[in-house]
Amino acid sequence: MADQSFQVDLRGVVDLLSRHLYSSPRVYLRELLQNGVDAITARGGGPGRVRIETGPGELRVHDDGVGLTEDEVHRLLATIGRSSKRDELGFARHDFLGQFGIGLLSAFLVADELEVVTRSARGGDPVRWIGYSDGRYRVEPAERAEAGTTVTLRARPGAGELLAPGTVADLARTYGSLLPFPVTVDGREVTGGGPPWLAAHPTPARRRRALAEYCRELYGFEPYDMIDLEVPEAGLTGVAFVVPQQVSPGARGAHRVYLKRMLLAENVEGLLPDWAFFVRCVVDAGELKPTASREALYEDELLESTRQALGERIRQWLVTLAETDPARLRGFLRLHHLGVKAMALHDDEMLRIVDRWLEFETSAGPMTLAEFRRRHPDGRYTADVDEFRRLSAVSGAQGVGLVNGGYVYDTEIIERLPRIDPDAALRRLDPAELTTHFGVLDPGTELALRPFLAVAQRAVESLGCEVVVRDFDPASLPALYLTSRAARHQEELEEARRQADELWADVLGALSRTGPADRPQLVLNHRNPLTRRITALTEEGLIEVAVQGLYGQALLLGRHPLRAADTAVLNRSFLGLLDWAVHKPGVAE
Ligand SMILES: Nc1ncnc2c1ncn2[C@@H]1O[C@H](COP(=O)(O)OP(=O)(O)OP(=O)(O)O)[C@@H](O)[C@H]1O
Repeated sequence: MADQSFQVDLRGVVDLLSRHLYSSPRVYLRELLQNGVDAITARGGGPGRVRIETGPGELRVHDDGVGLTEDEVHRLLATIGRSSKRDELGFARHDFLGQFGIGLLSAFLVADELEVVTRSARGGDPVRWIGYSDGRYRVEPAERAEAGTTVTLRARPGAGELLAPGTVADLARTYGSLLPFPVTVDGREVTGGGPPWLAAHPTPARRRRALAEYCRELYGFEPYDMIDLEVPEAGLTGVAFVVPQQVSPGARGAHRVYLKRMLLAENVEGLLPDWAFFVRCVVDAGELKPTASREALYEDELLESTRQALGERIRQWLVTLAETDPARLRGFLRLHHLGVKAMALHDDEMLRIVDRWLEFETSAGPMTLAEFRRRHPDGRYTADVDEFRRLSAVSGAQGVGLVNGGYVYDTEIIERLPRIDPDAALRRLDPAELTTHFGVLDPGTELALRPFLAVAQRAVESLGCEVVVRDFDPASLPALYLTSRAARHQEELEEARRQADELWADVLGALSRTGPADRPQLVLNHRNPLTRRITALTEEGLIEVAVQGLYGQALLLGRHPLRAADTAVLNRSFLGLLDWAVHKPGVAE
């Protein structure tokens, strides 16, 4: 039996395109415009033009391009997926916008009937082709004096709005305003002077003003700065506008991309590295490829290297700013420090900028890391905001400089510092080491406190902490709860064991027995007047509630999580102290 050919259900294909390929039926105009442009390119020579005319329920697109012979009409228009814009090997020829051979079908998104009258510039008689959305078509002789093509669409019921004069003018301007030859809609030209960033201006200042105006029109903001972009191997030119307000780093960078002067889309992703979220670009590229929907960039090696080149350009802008205009750089950093920090994780030059220009929170107030290292050669950092809050006053008062590395990227940045300066290593603070900075009491006082300490220890024994008395600044702090990292781990194990079933409790129990018991400490401050009065108490019951009160207060102050047992002790001590206060001699019953 002879081989048969596939049959295509055109309605099914159009339905597929409209639901899954194109984001909106508005693309029909882009495809028609693009075919006109390609036909003009294929003809070569003199400047061509595309004329679009609207009429009641009808749209005509005329071009004075290369046209089609009758033979080509059968071969190209009536075969889905066939295109004249590929070479013998099937590769898209790079001077054309089209490549897939499906664009014309998009006319069926808005029309049931499509008419093409064409005359080839290479000779032959003019022909008329009429295609219907159900897949039928016919070809007949036609009249046409000049080479070129006229495509006529008759609006499908309900699609009239998409073919209305205002809509068509808008669409033509959106997609085609940068095209290098005239495009008119009902006689009005929608094309202008080409890409604004390539336009000539009498002075650089005038150019800046014109581009700022362009940015306002496009994006609605006054750019903080602008960066000219150029990547020759991608045939790319354009401009990046620095956004003048904070941008969430999670926001996908969306850029306006033209390919060969036709708009690809207004929100193209993947053009820049993710870290460059603080700019909005407008670019025109001749060599980058679209996806079949022609609404996104096709991810290939060229796009990858273009992305890198554009990232390098933006990085260079920052480095130059640091060298030439520090005040402007500081202003930029106030807005976009997150982006810059993200860059610094991969880039030593950016790390240097962060080190020199970005202020961090430290125990001695806000300052740059470079300044902090100069003042505190033996400084420390914390990787946790709460830990910083808890310890900065104490460590600061003790002369141990502390940087808050608890915000996004900060710890990684601090840990990367030795890459740019081998002496720049900051050590992470282990709270346990702070106790060594606490002044030890003189032996006499120490001895006198023994009985007190024994009672105090009993009061918090069941809570798993150890009471010590030290002499430290700031004197206003009565007590401090210190957990070393090892102790914290131990606590978490204990907590897990309390909640786990028997099998796991055994496993966790075995874990927690390894290593020396490194218990959290309740450090009472002998320099604090209240604490000193408490250490002088003799009544055991009162010592217990007072120490438990200090314990609870230290937990709250340090924002430590409260366990059930802690809350119970806190309540008991509060009520005990209250009870003691109202029963004190001199208070009337
Ligand atoms: N205005 C026109 N003038 C001359 N030839 C045209 C015109 N419109 C369409 N054609 C011919 O019809 C073929 C199919 O057009 P169609 O728009 O479907 O696909 P394409 O432009 O080749 O690729 P794509 O699907 O990427 O747009 C084109 O390759 C071209 O040869």
